[in-house]
Amino acid sequence: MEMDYYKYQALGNDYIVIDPNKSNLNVMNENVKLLCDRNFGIGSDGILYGPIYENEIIKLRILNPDGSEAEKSGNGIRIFAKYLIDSGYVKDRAFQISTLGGTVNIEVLDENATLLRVDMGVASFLSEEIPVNGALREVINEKLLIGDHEYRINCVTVGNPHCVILCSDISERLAKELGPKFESNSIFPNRTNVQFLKIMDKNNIQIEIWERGAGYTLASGSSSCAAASVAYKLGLAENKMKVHMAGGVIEIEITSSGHIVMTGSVYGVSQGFFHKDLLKRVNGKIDARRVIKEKKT
Ligand SMILES: N[C@@H](CCC[C@H](N)C(=O)O)C(=O)O
Repeated sequence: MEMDYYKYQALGNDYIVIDPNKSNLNVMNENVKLLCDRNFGIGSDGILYGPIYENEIIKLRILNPDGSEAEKSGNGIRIFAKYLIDSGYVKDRAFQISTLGGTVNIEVLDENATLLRVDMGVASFLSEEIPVNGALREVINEKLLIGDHEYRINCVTVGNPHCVILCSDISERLAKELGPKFESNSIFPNRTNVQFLKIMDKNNIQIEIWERGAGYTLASGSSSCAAASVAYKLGLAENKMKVHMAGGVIEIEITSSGHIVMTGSVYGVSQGFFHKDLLKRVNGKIDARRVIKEKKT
């Protein structure tokens, strides 16, 4: 039976999948905010909108809970890949998904598609590409003043923007206190995702995450790729490492050609229909099929 929505989580980073082939909900700003709200809506760290087919390419749109659109999401891509398999759109064990931040290659590693490997592409530290304001440069170990405290930032894009700060101690509190100040700093014209990074050893790093447009999250795939790329670039880690987060562990390998390969789990949570009261509250187009059903009863 076709549902209005599907919910999945990857290491506690949870997403609602809205399939435009099954629901004609308009994923406009206010609707996204309401659906992602943990008290007034379903609750999630974002919405995955797709599949959208263009010339047989499977496209995915990624919406943050504040209604903004993200170029890429590592956990979002693994979740959406599992949705494509669960729903019968994809039968192959290897396929591609296209996002605003580039096309990625996915490999399914187990029978139930709960373990997936994704080639997330190549990282860039170039200010123009991330983007970071100012002269063209690699933004590595650069000073940034926040309040009266000077921090050292390392910025990178893996399709979406990230700012990594090396710390000797990290905590949820630190991420919640400082994250928003980095996210919206005027040097980031598109805002940024923020990772507080602690090096455990050459093959293990730990991060606390503040996501652009989402806030504190238990895990993030693109943040894992960004933090691993910075740790590797600074010579603080080898090319294979585990990224430890509050919600669990993602494995990252940086290949000899610079590709970041991410391996991590993903699980289904629920699927269902929007209550008629929620449907009344979402602005814009709603699912005509549902309204007709409701009128009959
Ligand atoms: N949770 C995601 C990242 C989602 C997008 C991010 N908030 C942004 O705005 O770039 C991940 O797993 O990568």
